[in-house]
Amino acid sequence: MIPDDLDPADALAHVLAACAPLPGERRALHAARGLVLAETLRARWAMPGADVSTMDGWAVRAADLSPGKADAAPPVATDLSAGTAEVELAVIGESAAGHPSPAAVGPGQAARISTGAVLPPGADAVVAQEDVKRHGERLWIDLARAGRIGPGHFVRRAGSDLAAGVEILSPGTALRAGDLALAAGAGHADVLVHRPPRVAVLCTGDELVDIGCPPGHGQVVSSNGLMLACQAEAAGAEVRDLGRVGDEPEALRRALADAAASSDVLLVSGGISVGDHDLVWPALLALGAQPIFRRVRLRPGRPLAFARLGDTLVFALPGNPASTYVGFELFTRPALRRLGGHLQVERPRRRVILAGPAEGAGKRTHCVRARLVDGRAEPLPSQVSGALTSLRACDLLVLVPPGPALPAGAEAEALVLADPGST
Ligand SMILES: Nc1nc2c(c(=O)[nH]1)N[C@H]1C(S)=C(S)[C@@H](COP(=O)(O)OP(=O)(O)OC[C@H]3O[C@@H](n4cnc5c(N)ncnc54)[C@H](O)[C@@H]3O)O[C@H]1N2
Ligand code: MOO
Repeated sequence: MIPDDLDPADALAHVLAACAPLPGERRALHAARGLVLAETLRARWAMPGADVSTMDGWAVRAADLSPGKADAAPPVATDLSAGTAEVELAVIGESAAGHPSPAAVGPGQAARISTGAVLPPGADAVVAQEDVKRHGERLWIDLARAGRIGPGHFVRRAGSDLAAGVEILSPGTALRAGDLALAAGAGHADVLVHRPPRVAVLCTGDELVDIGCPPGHGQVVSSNGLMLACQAEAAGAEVRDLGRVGDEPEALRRALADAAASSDVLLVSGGISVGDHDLVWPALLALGAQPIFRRVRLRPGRPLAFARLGDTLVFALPGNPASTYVGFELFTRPALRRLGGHLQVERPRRRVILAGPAEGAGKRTHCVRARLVDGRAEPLPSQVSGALTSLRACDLLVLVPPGPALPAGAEAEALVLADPGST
């Protein structure tokens, strides 16, 4: 017996049981954003590699700035007119970023230094240039200010960010811009990541016309392929949109077999209900597919089937646009995320307060499309599964449990659709 009419949670359990992370492959850092690390990365060297300045200014010996405390302190000049005392230092050279100075800073001396430049030997602190008066090769630093400058002032110590050999990124990390920069800085040019799933998308139905073609009587624009491709790409897959095939058994079988041959996951839209022209399920069975489940107690998206054809996982999604969309979000997206090696495979869930009533769907969970307005879930005006407008500006899928409608003000669980910043 093929499992049929499953509770959505049971259907998801079947889906996830059929998916394991795809094997690792090496990718250049530039081609790894959004992919999931399949190895532990360690720093190949310390960062920073030397003591460096955090300001443009002067590399000094901190002891020179506390004349009362150090024997070798330089002279203190007193500006009687201004009533201030100042430390006087001699300029001896420069350390610029990328051009470390080999010359040591001795007692009573200072070297020009730029942000990110290595401290010259002998120097252990930096004075910002705004805090210094300079005339030719002499510098003066206000004594009260100088006294507050100790060793390490405006210095990033060698290894203070990372010591050589420490773990910087662990397996399962979905690589974002900052992670990739860290890997690069710590000595890596490529990384072992889980191969992203290859997804093929195929739409079925004699009534379909291509995007950009005005539909004739009884025809509709095939918008599901585009939608599924966008959803699959957002889930991290590499997608091929194979366009559409008509309701003719032989052509459909050939298209399904070809699509499955070179993909990890095949998404089929339409033709999965029980009408005389709903040919997808018989075609899959004729090709030798192993059924995993046939339908889900969900609205929209009930006649959703899941099977294995050779090594390819097949989601036969109902053709109504909202059914396709919801079926993908609830079942296909977690599958693609699991295959891609993500640890977090489901959309985040949150409790929401309804800004308007949300219909129930009898024995089925009703997946109500809603916008987030002032922190509340406002169900979109149309909840018809054939209505594309029910997907316009959709932020949340509110899960209304089987049973009666929920009134405005009621609390419900929702899947949050907005992608958290993915860079
Ligand atoms: N006797 C029954 N009839 C139906 C049942 C049922 O249980 N018993 N279930 C209904 C439910 S629920 C759904 S959902 C639909 C699913 O039908 P199919 O998957 O067979 O989808 P189609 O009939 O091919 O198309 C439905 C609808 O969607 C439009 N469509 C199809 N493909 C696309 C596309 N690529 N882009 C945009 N729109 C598309 C199509 O024109 C139809 O209007 O079955 C019910 N029937
Ligand atoms: O499941 Mo269908 O998607 O209710 O219209």
